[in-house]
This record gives sequence, C-alpha cells and structure tokens, in this order.
Amino acid sequence: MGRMTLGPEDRTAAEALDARDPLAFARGRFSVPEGVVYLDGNSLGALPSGVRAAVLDAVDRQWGQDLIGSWNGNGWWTLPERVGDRIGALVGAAPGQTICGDSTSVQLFQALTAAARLRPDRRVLLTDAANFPTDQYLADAVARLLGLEARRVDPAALEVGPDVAVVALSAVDYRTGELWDVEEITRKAHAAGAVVVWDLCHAAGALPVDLDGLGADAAVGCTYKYLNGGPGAPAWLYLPRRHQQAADLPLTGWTGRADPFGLAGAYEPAEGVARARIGTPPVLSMVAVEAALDVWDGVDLAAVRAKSLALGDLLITMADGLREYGLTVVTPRAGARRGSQVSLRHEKAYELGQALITRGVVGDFRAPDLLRLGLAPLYLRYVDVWDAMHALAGILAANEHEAPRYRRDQTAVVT
Ligand SMILES: Cc1ncc(COP(=O)(O)O)c(C=O)c1O
Ligand SMILES: Nc1c(O)cccc1C(=O)C[C@H](N)C(=O)O
Repeated sequence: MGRMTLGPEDRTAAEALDARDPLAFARGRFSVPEGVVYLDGNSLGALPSGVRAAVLDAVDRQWGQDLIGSWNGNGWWTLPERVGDRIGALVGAAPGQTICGDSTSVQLFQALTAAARLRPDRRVLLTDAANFPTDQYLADAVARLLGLEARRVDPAALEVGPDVAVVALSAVDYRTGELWDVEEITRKAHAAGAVVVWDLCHAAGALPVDLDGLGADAAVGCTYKYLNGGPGAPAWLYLPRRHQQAADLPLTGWTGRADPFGLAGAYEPAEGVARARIGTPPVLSMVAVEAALDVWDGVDLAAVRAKSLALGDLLITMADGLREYGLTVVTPRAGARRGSQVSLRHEKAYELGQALITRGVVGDFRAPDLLRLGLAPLYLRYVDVWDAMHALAGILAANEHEAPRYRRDQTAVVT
C-alpha cells in the first residue's frame, strides 16, 4: 500500500481499509478490552483468547491431578524445544535451532559469551549506543568477564575492523522504531570475520525475519511483545546448527546436560540445541506462550508486514497534520526502515500519553520526550489508529494534557 492521504475528518476511509483487511479475522483470536485502543503491543502483547483455557488446564488437570507425571505425560519436559521450534518458524529458523526459556537478558548473556568464544583471538564486542539498556549492560558484563572491550557504535555507520569478535545489535531501535539493514550488517560483519548476534525483541512477530537465510550466528528475543506470551513470558535463543557443536555456552545448567537424569557430577552438553537449556523450565509461563502461538495459524507474515506498514502510514499522515502543536515523527518514513511502531516527539510526550489513556488509548512514553505507539497488526484495526490520532488531535487542540493530574510523578514505574 502506498502513502495514505487520510485526513482526520475521514474515518470512513479507515473503515473501508478494515473492510478489505486480509488479517481482519485475527482480531477475533484475542481478548481486547472493549473501548480500549491498545498501542502498547510492542511492550506487552494483548491476551490471545486460547491462553486462559490452556493455563487453567495446566493448573487444574495437569498439575492438580496428574502431578509429577505431567513432566512426561503432559509434555512439560519438552516444552523448551517444542515452543522454541514454533517461535523459530516465525523468525526463519528450521527446527532444532531455537530454545525457549529464561529472560532475554539471560539469553543475551548465553549468546554473547558463546559468540565471543567462537572468535577467541579477537578483542572487541560492538553494540549500539542506543540499544536497549539490558543489551548494553550485558555486552559490558560479557566483555569484563572475557577480557574484551565493549564498544558502542552507530548501526547506520557500522565499521567492523579485524579485531571485532562480535557485532551485537537489535534489529529495531526500541525508542525510534528504526529497522536496521539486518542483511547488510550481517554481511559486513561476516566479511570482516566477526560473528553476529541479533536481538529480535521488537522484530519477532512484527515482521518477517529469515535467520537461517541471513546466516545469523545467534539471536535472542522475548515472547511478551508481538508474540503475546504474557507478562514475564520466557525468552528464546536461536543457535544455528552449524555452531551447536562448537558453542561453549556459559550457563551449563543440568537440564542442558546429555542424560540430565544420569545426575552425573560433571557437565557434558546434550546433543543439538537442547544444550542451550539451563534450569527447570517455567512451565505455566511456557504453556501460555505455546497457546499464544496458536494465533499465528494460517497467518502470512508478509501480510502482517504489509498491514503494519499501512497502519504506520496512516498514523504518520495523521501525525503530520498535528505539526503545529510541536509534534514530530521520529520513526523513519521509508517502510523498509521501519519496525512496527511509530514514535512521536513532543516536549510534553509523557502528559500526552497520560491524557490519551484517559481517552482509552494506551501507548507508552520513553524519556525524555517520546510517545511510542506500537502497531500489532493481528489485533489492531485501521479505525483504532484513526481513533487514537483523532483523540490526540482533540487533546492537543484543547490543551487537555496541561491538566495538573497528568504531571509526571518521578517515582512512578513507567511502562
Ligand atoms: C531490545 C530489547 N532487549 C531486551 C529487552 C528485555 O529483556 P528482558 O526480557 O530480560 O527483560 C527488551 C525489553 O524489555 C528490549 O526491548
Ligand atoms: N519487559 C518490560 C517489563 O517487564 C516492564 C515494562 C516494560 C517492559 C518492556 O518490554 C519494555 C520494552 N522492552 C521497551 O521496548 O521499552
């Protein structure tokens, strides 16, 4: 779809786009609260309808009745590989290369350490100065542990010297929504002999990714954003087959050992990606993720991408109409450089976000001045974007956000 010319007066045009949306059916797979326009699926995805029954079954029948027999009888033990493969299918990973478990931060530690150990003669780890804090902290921590130097770079001007062991970046900038040229960066890093670790938190389920085709050396991501696995849902690690044998993973937990129930005193890695298992999987959370992944049945990621960009086009067009109020679009306009969110800059971004919540529109705020609006194409409609931007226009026009109750309380948790 090309650029839109939809004006704030034209809700019927948004309705027409919904009427011919090939993904319209997917909204029925979610429980989205009535009267809420949810633009925060890039932080916590909405609740897929099937999750409740799956978790209740895991609690009442599997845990309550079947008790410990559930590790085998209800497939608890194999959840990390099973769910991992289903996530892998959404990021271009053939089976046997993706494991689900722990947090993104833990998986970053695993991936960065193992990646650096693949290049023992090199001393530098590159990360993005604007990367999500946990990515930067863990790059520093791994560098300290292995005696490397963690260097901050701008992905747009990446240069990879002969001393670089690892290039570790997020595909999408969590603040601006900019999508980096993942193919070109991977190619550049490989040409210089480095390995590449991608953080796909803001890409998995938001746009097509082809990890195998890319030749990525490792990747991580969460499942609580566009994969809708729920609060605190476990993350995932992609470790391609070609590195599995050589990968020296730092967290050698007992469930990643060959024959874990042999209970031997010394570690020996399991075959394949199972070696990336660490401790006991968080069964209830992983059952939720597994059920959440059902929303992808029959969904074409190319259609998800097309709708994500079209929703973004609509949002950007309407935001451009609000320039007179000091609102600017910071997300790149070119579709190829956009993830699945649009970030708007305004000196009162926090207050605007709070006033929007009062009107039933939920986005989020990133300091110091960004209003971040996430676009999850499976459950968002064009009219939702229209209604959100219409509400924003009303707030700005009436100065609603200047009300004292919207002032930022510095002690509040900003989600
Ligand atoms: C790019 C990126 N990496 C990592 C994380 C979070 O890591 P964790 O799942 O360990 O909280 C986030 C968001 O929370 C993120 O946006
Ligand atoms: N993981 C989160 C959490 O536990 C609480 C609040 C927010 C988050 C997030 O996911 C933040 C998110 N990664 C971001 O892009 O800013």
